[in-house]
Amino acid sequence: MNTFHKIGVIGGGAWGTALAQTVAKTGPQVTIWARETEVVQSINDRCENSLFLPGVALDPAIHATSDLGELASAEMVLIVTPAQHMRATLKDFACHLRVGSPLVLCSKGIEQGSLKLMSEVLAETIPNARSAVLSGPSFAADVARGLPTAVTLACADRGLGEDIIATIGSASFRPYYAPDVIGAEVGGAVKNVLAIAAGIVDGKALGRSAHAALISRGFAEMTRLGVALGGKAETLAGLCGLGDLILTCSSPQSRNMSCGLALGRGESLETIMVQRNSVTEGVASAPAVVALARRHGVEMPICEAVNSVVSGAGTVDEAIAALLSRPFTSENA
Ligand SMILES: NC(=O)C1=CN([C@@H]2O[C@H](COP(=O)(O)OP(=O)(O)OC[C@H]3O[C@@H](n4cnc5c(N)ncnc54)[C@H](O)[C@@H]3O)[C@@H](O)[C@H]2O)C=CC1
Ligand SMILES: O=C(CO)COP(=O)(O)O
Repeated sequence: MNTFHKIGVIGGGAWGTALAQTVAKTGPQVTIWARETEVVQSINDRCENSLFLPGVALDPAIHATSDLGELASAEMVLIVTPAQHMRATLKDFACHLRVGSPLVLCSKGIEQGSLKLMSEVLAETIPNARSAVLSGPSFAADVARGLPTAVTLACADRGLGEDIIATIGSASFRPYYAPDVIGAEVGGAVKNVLAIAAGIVDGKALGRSAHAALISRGFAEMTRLGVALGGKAETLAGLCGLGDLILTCSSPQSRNMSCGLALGRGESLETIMVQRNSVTEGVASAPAVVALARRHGVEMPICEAVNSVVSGAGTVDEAIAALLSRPFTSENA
């Protein structure tokens, strides 16, 4: 049963479009705001997002707009803008938010400079907004095609979390409730950085054993940071942490992993970025993850290695050598 009947989606990239598609299927009226007029036209005229999600036939009932004011009557709004643009987008939308309508943060990243999680950015830009975080292993193309997917819906208010799940959940798109917003956000942000490392492992042909070690030690890093920030280890062991880490580190369909693959094969970051029109959140979040870890005295050597590569401070080979020369230590340290 749908609790919310008019849904707004802010962000016409692949993920915003896939979420609009899966929500529209369950019944509510969906309006998607996109920054690019060509995306608005493509969705309204041809039922396709030819720029960010080509080849997927969208529900004709989905309406796209360039005007945030058209979301003023939305009973719930999904925020699906890249993390580094979250603050500006929320500021633009604040005056249009219907009183009491919850916001569901669907982006995965940490803001550079401020080192804030998306929920903290929201608290600063729209104080006292009702909110939740949606995160977990879910490629936009899979969700848009209706393939089975399970994700975490994290919300401090269980009743609100259940209402959101009742609205967006379906047989194929299955949100699991969790109370731990911080854990969900840290999982989504850190897995993107680690997926770049996993791609480098494959690009350098370091083997499946190294790949498994990377996921396992990366998960330890993610959990340490999540717990230091007030999240729960059990959340990180779920869909939004380990689940998404496994997905993103295992498929070149991931923009983060494919970026790492290309880095491992010797391409420069500049060349990789010029070739894509999609977001690679791990590149943007790596400096923030590392700075947060240092602030909290948390050891994150794999994330440090990725940051050294994407910031240009060191080469891929230097980063690998640094990791392999670390002193032996206890597995649970
Ligand atoms: N694509 C996927 O499979 C999934 C993506 N996400 C997350 O969703 C968020 C959005 O990613 P995608 O939809 O994949 O993006 P995308 O890579 O498909 O599209 C790029 C998006 O960035 C926006 N953009 C570019 N410059 C901007 C600016 N200056 N201000 C505001 N927006 C700007 C574009 O309008 C477009 O919506 C990211 O945080 C990503 O981690 C989460 C789960 C799955
Ligand atoms: O978050 C995602 C899958 O859960 C998408 O990953 P990429 O951004 O690396 O493509």
